[in-house]
Amino acid sequence: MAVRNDDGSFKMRESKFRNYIAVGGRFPPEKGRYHLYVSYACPWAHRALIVWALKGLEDIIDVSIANPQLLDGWRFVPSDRKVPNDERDVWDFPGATVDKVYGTTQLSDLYHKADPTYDGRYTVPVLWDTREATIVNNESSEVVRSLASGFDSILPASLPASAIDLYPEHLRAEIDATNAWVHRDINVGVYKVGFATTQQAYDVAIRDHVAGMARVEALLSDGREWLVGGAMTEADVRLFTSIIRYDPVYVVAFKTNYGLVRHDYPYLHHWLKKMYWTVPACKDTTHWDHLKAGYHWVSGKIPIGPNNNIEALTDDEG
Ligand SMILES: N[C@@H](CCC(=O)N[C@@H](CS)C(=O)NCC(=O)O)C(=O)O
Repeated sequence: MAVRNDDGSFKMRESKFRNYIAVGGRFPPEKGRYHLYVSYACPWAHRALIVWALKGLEDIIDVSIANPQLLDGWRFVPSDRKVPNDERDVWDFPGATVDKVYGTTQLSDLYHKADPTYDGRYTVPVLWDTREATIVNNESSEVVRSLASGFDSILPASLPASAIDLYPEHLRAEIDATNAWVHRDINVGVYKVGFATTQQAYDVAIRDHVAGMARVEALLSDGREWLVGGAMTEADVRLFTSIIRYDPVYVVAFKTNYGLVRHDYPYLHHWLKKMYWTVPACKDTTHWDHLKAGYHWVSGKIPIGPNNNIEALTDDEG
């Protein structure tokens, strides 16, 4: 599943389908035409879900939710259905759905429907086009851009969501620069720590990752409410899906236990709680049972902690 360099360090592979939703393009915005395949466990898919919810795209794009147990690839198996003749210990997951478009079980079938010669990884998120029966895009950073602005022309102007701009023109350079190091040291950084197969690879990965956590904490400590500019942007969404998993998942499953967000990064902690508790698109797309199981099921047990997956905002924070 994970690809590694010769020295035991984790390597991220490139996504293959890289198109965008755009008026006048091959994939124009259209209600009911596109479908989003995700897992609630996955931080990359979570980005797409947050933007989908923020932009009020629920009536325009339907979503299928994979079972969080990545047995031999993502599967669309709701809790009340078992795969025939599957002897494995398949766990129940309320919230998982069938593939609402084709009823296929394996995500890989969709990749092969889009391209019979496909030989890459079968990852979520997938933005699917039901018209051409193909994948528009399977790279979350780009799916997020399509969802954030590609459907604006068909969003009712009366919806406040139509005015949300997660990638404002004047902040693009700063957002891109922030995304770059957050991606390297935090989003992928935790995977480099978790998937390192040698002490040496771990030592390098954890050092870089801890430096990234310190960098984001220092940034937020100047009193700013959001990472870039005066409102929530794509940079916040991309950081959120890693930080929401930090204490409940990464600290244990990936051995990123140098610090806990709630204990060692007060500014980051405040930012996290504010996003979770005050932005419904963040809270409503965070499914603790799926995201904990998604990482921990391999060990056969889901750890009990932390006591609260997320702490409450205090009165003076709220
Ligand atoms: N670069 C991709 C990465 C997505 C990704 O790695 N997703 C993981 C889940 S968190 C996945 O689907 N893994 C399945 C596999 O590798 O078999 C993106 O950002 O969309």
